Formats: sequence, C-alpha cells, structure tokens
Amino acid sequence: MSYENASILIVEDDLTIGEHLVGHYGSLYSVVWCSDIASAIETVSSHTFDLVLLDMHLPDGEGTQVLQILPDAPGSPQAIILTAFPEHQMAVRTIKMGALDYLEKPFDLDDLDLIVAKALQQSYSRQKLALGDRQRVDALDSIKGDSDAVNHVKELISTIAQSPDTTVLITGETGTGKELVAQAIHELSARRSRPIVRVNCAALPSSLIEAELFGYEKGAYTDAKKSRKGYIEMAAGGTLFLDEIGELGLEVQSKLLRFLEAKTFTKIGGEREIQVDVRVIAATNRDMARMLEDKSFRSDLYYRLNVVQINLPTLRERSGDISTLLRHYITHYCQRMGRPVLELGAEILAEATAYHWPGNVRELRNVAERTALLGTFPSLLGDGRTHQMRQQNGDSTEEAFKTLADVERELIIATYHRLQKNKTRTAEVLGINRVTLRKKLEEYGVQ
Ligand SMILES: Nc1ncnc2c1ncn2[C@@H]1O[C@H](COP(=O)(O)OP(=O)(O)OP(=O)(O)O)[C@@H](O)[C@H]1O
Repeated sequence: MSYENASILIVEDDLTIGEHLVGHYGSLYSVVWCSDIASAIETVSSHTFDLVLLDMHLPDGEGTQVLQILPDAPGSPQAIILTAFPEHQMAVRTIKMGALDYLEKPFDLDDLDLIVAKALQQSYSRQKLALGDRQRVDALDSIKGDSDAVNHVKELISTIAQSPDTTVLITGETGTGKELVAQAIHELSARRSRPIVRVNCAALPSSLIEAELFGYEKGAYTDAKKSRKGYIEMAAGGTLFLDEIGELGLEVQSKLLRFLEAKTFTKIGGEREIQVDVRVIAATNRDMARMLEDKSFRSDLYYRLNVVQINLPTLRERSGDISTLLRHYITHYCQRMGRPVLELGAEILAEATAYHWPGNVRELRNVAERTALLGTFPSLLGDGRTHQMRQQNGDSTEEAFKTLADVERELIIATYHRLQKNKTRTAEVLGINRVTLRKKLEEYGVQ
C-alpha cells in the first residue's frame, strides 16, 4: 500500500534529529518541521496531517500541549512521541491522551519506520471509513422530503442495503424517484465500490435486449465479429438496475429468471456457463397485478424479483413534501444559473400543493428549473395566472405589494389545504358560508 499523499508534521527542536527525520521522510511524504510548540500548534490547527512526530520537551512548552488539540485538529492526526527523557509516567500519560506510540531517543530509524507505517495505515483506513460514511449520508440526503412515507422509504433503503444479495422490486408512478432509490441502495451497500449498471428495458428493442443483457460470443450473429460482454457481466460485483422491467418480452423473462435462480448464464451463441455475482434491483411503473393476470409478465419471475418491494408514494400522496422539494430545486437551479434565489410565496405554495403532479418529482423539478430561468411560476391549476417571483431578501418594494384579492386568494387556498380540503371546516374557520367558499375555489381553479 502506498501513502505518498500522506503528510507528517515533525515537532522537534534538536537540529540534527530534525534534519535527519526531514531527510528520511521528506522523500516519501509531504513533511513539515516545526521546532517550537507555538508554531506546531498554529500549523496543526490550520493544515491537515496524517501523523505528528512529537518531541516532548521543547523550549517554549510541552509536547502534551500539541497532543491535546490533535483530536479536534483537521484530519485528527495520530501522534508518535519521541523523547530523550525516558519517564515511564510520561509515556503512560501520553498514551492515555491518545498517542499511538512512544519511542526513546536515540531511536533506531527502522523501529520508527514500523510505527510510522502502522500509523499511516490506520489513518488511511479511517479516511476510507469517513468517506464511506459521507457517501452513506449523501445517498440518503439526495432523497428530499420529510413525510412519514419518505422516512419509511429511507428506513427500508438502509435495511435493504445491509443485505447485498437481496433482489428488490421498486414500484411507483413515473418520476417518483425509483432510480434515485436504486442508486441509494447501491451506494449504501457493500457493493458500492463496484459499478451500478442501469438498463432501461423500455429503451431497447426486444430483438436487442437479450444480447445487451447477456452478451454474445463471436459468430453468434453474422455481424458478431467478436464476443461482447452484456450488462450483467459489466455489473459484476455491483448492482444491475433493470428499469421498466415490465417492458421485458416473455423470452428474455425466462432467461432472466434462470439467471436469478442459478446466478449463471450463457452468452448468446456460447456454451460456457458464466457465473456472476450481482444484486438485481428492478423497477416498474406498470400495474404488475394486471400484467400477471393477463400473463404478459411471468409470475415466477415476479415473485423472484419481489423478494422485497419498495412502493414509492406519488407526490400528491405526500403533499407535505411539495414545498421542501420546490424550495430545494428552485435554490439548486438559481444557484446553478448564478442567479439570486427566488422566494416561494404562500400563494405559490398553496397552488403547488393543490396541484395533482401527474409527473411527480420529475415534473416538479422541471417546473423549478423553468421558474429559476424565467423568474415566473407557471399556472398549474389552469387559471392562466402565472406568478411573478421575488428574490429572497432582494425584492423591490413594488413587487412586494399585494392586492387584497391576492391575500384573500392565498388565505383561502392555504386554509383549504391545511384542513385537508374539508369545505365545511374551511368555511367555518374563514367565517364565510360554504356557497361563497365553493364559488371562490371554483374561481381560483382549485378542486
Ligand atoms: N425524493 C426526491 N428528492 C429529490 N429528488 C427526487 C426525489 N424523487 C425523485 N427525484 C428526482 O426526480 C427525477 C425523477 O426521478 P427518478 O428518475 O428516480 O424517477 P423514476 O421513478 O425512476 O422515473 P421513471 O419511472 O420515469 O423512470 C430525478 O431528477 C430525481 O433526482
């Protein structure tokens, strides 16, 4: 294993030892040498090191002063204590404070090399672990929303990720986030260092799909000049994400079922059994119950894929997440376009909440992009009224003014949605009669 990117801070006031250490480690690693405690504290607090070689007695203080700040320093480096004053108690104290090891001067460089290698190995594994944790957090973090339904999905993802061989079926309308979920399962699983290969079964003509999935041997077709790996082999060790699985023809369904059961397959035109270890995640927005009924999808394959199912809620079923998602994507696009972030007024949120979102989060994302680009929020409910957007903390006073009719509209729509579209309660709360409320809602295009 190579640690050429490792960085070491040497804290040593003895010139000969300092030069010796710099000469020895400087050709292998990035090395910084400080000869007093004050500059060592300053340096270790502002730069990232993997390791500190720390003398104990320096002219302006004790090495323990550096040792105690290491856990909070960038990169939380390890420390190896080097001292000319062998004191048993000091050794115990520094180890208790977190030092990795303690060497008495004069020391043998070979001994120090061994301890340094051990320290760098630990630091390397820790960094990999930290990276893994970060990826893990990021994977779930990309799934926005805080409704019970989304939190339940996130819990399922974490559980399924722990079991890297289990086949998963993700169902849900178009744009609900099936691919996002498949990606998160892969990134959280032990397979994350291997590829996730996505195959859109709807995008490939049925004549090609078998060759694309399983590959072919040279000569399998007239124009098969050399053999080719299929997606399954390309995903070896990782995850195969079969999107729109409902579009697979019956013939390929049988071959896929055999692969899922035996974990082996043969390429088209081949005889050799190929063994591949992949997790299969399938997704569909089709009504699978109906497909099973009309026998356009094999029930045995369905049950084999459906070991665990994640059913993603539509956006309208989790309307509480609409404002979070809109804010997230409008901010994202405004920042990407280098524009001031636009503010989402109550009226827009009320309209967005009332809307049906047939294209789910994908549609919302497109609306957010268009809004960021044009500065206006489209009329979702078909009343033809687009909304002029204001910039966060930057609107002109004129734009900030609203008419009484605007305020009334916002209040009525927001109250209606807060009361789960209960007209009687809404009319009661607003102090108007039901007929007036109904007329107003019709006028606003809200059902
Ligand atoms: N909970 C979510 N948080 C943030 N973005 C989301 C969420 N769900 C979906 N998206 C975004 O919406 C878009 C559509 O998501 P995705 O492609 O995963 O949907 P899908 O269900 O696989 O759609 P289809 O069935 O059409 O293939 C993507 O840009 C995705 O990043």
